[in-house]
This record gives sequence, C-alpha cells and structure tokens, in this order.
Amino acid sequence: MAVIEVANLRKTYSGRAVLEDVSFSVQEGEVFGILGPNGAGKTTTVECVEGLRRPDAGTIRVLGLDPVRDARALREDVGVQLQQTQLPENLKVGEALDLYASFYRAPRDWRELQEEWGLAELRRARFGKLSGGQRQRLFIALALVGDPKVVFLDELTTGLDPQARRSTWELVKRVRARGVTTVLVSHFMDEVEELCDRVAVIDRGTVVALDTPAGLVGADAGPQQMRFTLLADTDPVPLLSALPGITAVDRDGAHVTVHGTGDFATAVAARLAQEHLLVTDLRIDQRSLEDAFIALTGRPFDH
Ligand SMILES: Nc1ncnc2c1ncn2[C@@H]1O[C@H](COP(=O)(O)OP(=O)(O)OP(=O)(O)O)[C@@H](O)[C@H]1O
Repeated sequence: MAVIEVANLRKTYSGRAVLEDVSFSVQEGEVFGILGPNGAGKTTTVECVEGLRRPDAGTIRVLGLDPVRDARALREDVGVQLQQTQLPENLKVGEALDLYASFYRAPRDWRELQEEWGLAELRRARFGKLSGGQRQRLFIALALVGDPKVVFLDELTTGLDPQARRSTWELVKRVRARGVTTVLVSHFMDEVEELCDRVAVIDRGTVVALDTPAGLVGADAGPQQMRFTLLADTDPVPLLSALPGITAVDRDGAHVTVHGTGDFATAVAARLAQEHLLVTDLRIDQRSLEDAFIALTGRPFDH
C-alpha cells in the first residue's frame, strides 16, 4: 500500500520554479530516501508533503489524505523531526519528551521511549548541553513520541562526526524495524546507500532517478575494472580475453587490469584458479552512487 503519493508536484518562489514536476510514492514500511545536492528542492518537496507548504500544482496524499486540507487528521499519524533551532536551550530532555507527548491524543509512553533511545541518563540534561549525536537521538525520539505511522527525518547527520553518524544510522534501522514508514532527506550518498530501500534523486527540482540504491548503481552501469598482480610469469591476456563479459585485458609487467561488465570478475577468478595462477593486490573498482549521480546528471555531486 502506498502511504505517500506525490504526483506532478510544482512549486515556484517569486516566479522561479524550484520544483518542476516531482512524482513518487512511498510504500508502507519503506525507508525512502530523497537525495540531492544543496538547493535541489528536497526540503521544499518534503515540506509540501508534510503540509507545511502549499504546492502550486500537483497532488499529494499521505495515508490517503491531503496534507494541507486534512492537516489536523494527519497530525496524529505523522512524525516530523525538529530542526536544531526549535527547542529552547534550557529545556531538559525529560521535559521535552513529556511536553511533546502531551501534544498527542494517544502518545507512546515517553519514559519507555526515553529508555529505548538511551536518553534516560540524560533526562535531566538541558538541550543546550547535548552533543550533536545526543540531540539527534532526542529529535528522533520526539518525532516518534506520537506513535506515528510515517516519520520524516531531514538532514539527520549533517554536522555529526563519523562515529555519531554511524550511531544515528543504527537508530534509523531501529525505526524501520518497528515498521514505521520513513522518509529520509539526505545529501549523503553513503547514508542513503546504507539505510534506504528506495531513493528518489532530485536535481534542480526534478526527479532524475528513482530506484533501489543497488539499482541506481547498477543502472546504466558502465564498465568496471578488476586489477591484480600476477605471481607467475604467464601472459594472462589470451587466457582471460575470451571470457564472457570481458571487454579488454591490459598488462603492464605483472600488473593486470581487466575491463568488463556484469559478473565478469567471478569468471576471471575461476579461470585463474583453474590455471593455478596466484594473484595478489586484487581490487575491483565498483561503481558508487556518486558515479551513478554523475552518469545521471552529467556533473559531480556537490554538497
Ligand atoms: N521560502 C523560500 N523563498 C524563496 N526561495 C526559496 C524558499 N525556500 C527555498 N527556496 C529556494 O528553493 C531552492 C530549493 O531549496 P530547498 O531548501 O528545497 O533545497 P534542498 O534540496 O533542501 O537544499 P539543502 O540541501 O540546501 O537544504 C533553493 O534555491 C532555495 O534557495
């Protein structure tokens, strides 16, 4: 079942189109990524879906309802992650959870949530004193306190150090495990690759691709390379050239580079093993989501 349906969304600011024609749908239980460089239109898209901005054209349905017209009805079922500036510095963690729980008719027990998200020992800590990672933990807990069916997480790990990013990712996996449909806005390739079931890549106000992370990397997959050093004085070129999927084999002394498409690396490994040829320094250069973005838009992904 589609929890979110967006069709032909268009939004302009002072006559400038920021969203041209954005369409996508999010299925129940999915972690759906919205990926794009700065200024691509991600936040505008999500804020329209949240009912915070009114689109100029197009239709949006969240749990079958219109986010602007049916805002009151949706409030109970949708969780939105706060931005950094939205909590007073001197509010304590426990007070924030208690306060936000009071906004909902049927909230989760915030003390339970506090335990679950490792916030119990911080319950008397003031918001202003929390580290970046602790703030994100609190924001996610606050987004979940109303026991929503859908949650929006926007730029979750921006400004966090690598370790805090990784622990925040673990939190998102826990949200998913609870079956909450999640929309994750990000401009980090590795983040959507790690967390999302499907990703809409937005560039300059349009969806330039929509697929699973693996599909995005695999789509339009150009040739890949396999490199190794041969530990034997044998010419590998005639041996490997004829294997399926191989487009070229280059040799520079003992250093060999095999170019190919599809699952050619398995065929190469099998052939080398068959000939009892030992190799070292084996590397396979795989396409990344970053490469996919360049292939899709013709330019590098600028943060
Ligand atoms: N209220 C507004 N009035 C005018 N222009 C706006 C407004 N909000 C956003 N914009 C412009 O719309 C474009 C898209 O902004 P948006 O915040 O949706 O992008 P984004 O992909 O979320 O970027 P970021 O990753 O930087 O948050 C930008 O050029 C931005 O300057």
